[in-house]
Amino acid sequence: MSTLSAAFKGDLGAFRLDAQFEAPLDGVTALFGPSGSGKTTVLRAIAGLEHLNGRCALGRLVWQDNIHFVPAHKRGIGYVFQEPSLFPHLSVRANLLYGNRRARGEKAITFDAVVELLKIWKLLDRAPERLSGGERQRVSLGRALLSQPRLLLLDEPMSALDRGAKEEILPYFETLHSALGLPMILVSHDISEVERLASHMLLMSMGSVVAGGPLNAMLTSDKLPFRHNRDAASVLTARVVAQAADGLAELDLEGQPLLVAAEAGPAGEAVRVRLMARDVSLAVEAPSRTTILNVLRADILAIEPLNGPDANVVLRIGGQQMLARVTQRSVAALGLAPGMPVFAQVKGVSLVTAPGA
Ligand SMILES: Nc1ncnc2c1ncn2[C@@H]1O[C@H](COP(=O)(O)OP(=O)(O)OP(=O)(O)O)[C@@H](O)[C@H]1O
Repeated sequence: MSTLSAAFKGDLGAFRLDAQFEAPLDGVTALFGPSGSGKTTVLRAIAGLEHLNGRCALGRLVWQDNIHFVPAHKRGIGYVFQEPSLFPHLSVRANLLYGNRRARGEKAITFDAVVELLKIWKLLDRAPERLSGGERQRVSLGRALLSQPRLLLLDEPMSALDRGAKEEILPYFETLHSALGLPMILVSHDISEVERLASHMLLMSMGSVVAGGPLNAMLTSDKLPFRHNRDAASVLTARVVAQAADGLAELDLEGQPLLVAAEAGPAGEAVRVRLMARDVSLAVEAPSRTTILNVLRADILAIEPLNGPDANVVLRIGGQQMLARVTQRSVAALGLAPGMPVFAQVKGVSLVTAPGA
């Protein structure tokens, strides 16, 4: 599979960056880490806006090595910043067309497709100052897309927005990858945003990439902090079976039915579902006469007591891992142990983006 492969090393004032990583080009890769860990610096280095020592290649296209350094404007990268960056004196339409005019080669992403995808028809003749923060960011995204990028870099594109505007714009980011098939790197320090949008994650700490891999493997790994979080979650891949008349989407998760309150795509389409660990409870016998719709057969892989009364139970469902957060008291009362088959009762599940490939 084609990857973005990079290694950057250098000092920025007192900050040392020494980051090596690979990101698949068939999905959304989140660059996740605490504030000041170097995420924006890595993004700028990929874009060629920061010239550090090292190398960077998109598949077989070498942007930087010991000899070459392709300047930013020749890399064919779309960049969306935290703050929307539009020309104040140009209308939305002219801002979008500016992105398109600068585009190289064949124009695979059309003006009409972008306007439709981002639902910005009504905004085309407005000036940027007459847009809300969320609308401005949608137009900035549209302009980046119309530059026909090979790679889209998103630097916390929702962090300057309030909660309402964030909820309004998130679905656009969610559909972006499946609609355009464009590889993306998303900088974020919000794990729930990563869970909703990314299929792959690189974890940064103090200037280095300390771990990387498929999203769910990272979320459920015993070597990483994610599964200890209060809001720990797993993100599994399922397939659409049908859309029921009562508004529930019927999915197939590793051969078992899973119902989600959502509008799903066509039958057979792969989707990702997010399950909060604390919304998963366990039973050793099949529960009957319960309001819980989703009961999945699973095997216990590991049990990990946490600080306080709770424990994580790591479950295997087919080839995927899922987290359940229960009390240590329940673990003891039911005699739960690795290797045991159990019934996982899922109280809440949400549909997130389509997976990468
Ligand atoms: N040009 C520069 N000169 C000096 N220091 C810099 C420069 N650019 C970045 N830094 C420092 O490098 C460190 C990493 O910054 P960076 O913006 O990459 O982190 P980040 O993980 O993106 O953080 P945030 O989530 O807060 O945006 C910070 O301590 C920052 O002050």
